[in-house]
Amino acid sequence: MSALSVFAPAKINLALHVTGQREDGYHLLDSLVAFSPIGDRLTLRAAGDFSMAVSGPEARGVPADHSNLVLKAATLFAEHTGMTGSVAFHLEKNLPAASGIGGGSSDAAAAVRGLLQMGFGDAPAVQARVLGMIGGALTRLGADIPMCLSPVAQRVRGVGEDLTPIQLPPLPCLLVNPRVEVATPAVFKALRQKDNSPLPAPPTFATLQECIDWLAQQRNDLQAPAIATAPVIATVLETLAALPGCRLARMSGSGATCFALFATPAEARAAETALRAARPEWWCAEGTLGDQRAASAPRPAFNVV
Ligand SMILES: C[C@](O)(CO)[C@H](O)COP(=O)(O)OP(=O)(O)OC[C@H]1O[C@@H](n2ccc(N)nc2=O)[C@H](O)[C@@H]1O
Ligand SMILES: Nc1ncnc2c1ncn2[C@@H]1O[C@H](COP(=O)(O)OP(=O)(O)OP(=O)(O)O)[C@@H](O)[C@H]1O
Repeated sequence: MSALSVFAPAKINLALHVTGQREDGYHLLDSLVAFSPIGDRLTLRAAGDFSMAVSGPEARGVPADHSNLVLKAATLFAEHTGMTGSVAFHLEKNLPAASGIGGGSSDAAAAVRGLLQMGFGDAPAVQARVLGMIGGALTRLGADIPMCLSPVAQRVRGVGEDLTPIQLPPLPCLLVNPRVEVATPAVFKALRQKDNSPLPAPPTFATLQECIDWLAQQRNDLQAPAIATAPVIATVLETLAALPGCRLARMSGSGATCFALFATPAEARAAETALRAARPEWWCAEGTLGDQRAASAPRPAFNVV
């Protein structure tokens, strides 16, 4: 295969409990994540050297050099697999950067998926080595990368490497970013209490409303420190909660993107239209959260969970 296009969906932390801190400073998490049909698109083309180009509505400020997480992940992949050959990457950036929905991590995971898909990892031994990278090099590169390798709903523990798939109903969702970049380390630093309670075991949800009711009892422990860093997040949450049909409004990751859940896609779409009119300066995108594996690559070559 000489060229391939891979979807890099937005990752949403439906709940994010911080349960401790390791000696190296990294925080222990217990999070429920799901993936959106909104995302970036990464194209890979066989080439003489590794290279990177970035375009799209959210490309501004995203590095197109070796500091891009796509090239960093590809370099790690090559080091660990001994892959011969190189790839020219083109990234269409649709997700705002530094926004708590895993943009860079999802792009990096798409690079790994794409390299495997292009045949650089056909041998089972290579896939085993890539799986070995999850607990180590890939998590150090970006704690959100392992969960983005297989974009399905998961419970995520450890610092981001301990993954358990979970069944969730499709969740009609509106994502909103107030166009404020939030630095993840600053938010973790501002978190006062590190040893919060873990998630209770997620039950099997019979209905969407049961799922939303359960999520409403959980938390994002980074929400308060993120609001202290960027007070506009509180305004976003109030605005979302007041939208007709909103069943739950919460922040994702370390912010500033927040999400609202609705009973139907039509209600989520109507909310997006209303919000675009009221807040044209905010980024917003409606889409039902669900299994994004089929959209992520032509065939599900590599299922981590
Ligand atoms: C907040 C989350 O988005 C939840 O999914 C992630 O934990 C953050 O994932 P990420 O953006 O990929 O974060 P990284 O780029 O790996 O880490 C940025 C910084 O966040 C802090 N960090 C990150 C993950 C973690 N479990 N504990 C941390 O304390 C560390 O200071 C780290 O240097
Ligand atoms: N492919 C990429 N897309 C976006 N940012 C990138 C990328 N590669 C490197 N970066 C750098 O990483 C920084 C963090 O961006 P990213 O979109 O990964 O945000 P994030 O909020 O840390 O995501 P999350 O916390 O949800 O994982 C950006 O400021 C940018 O300079």
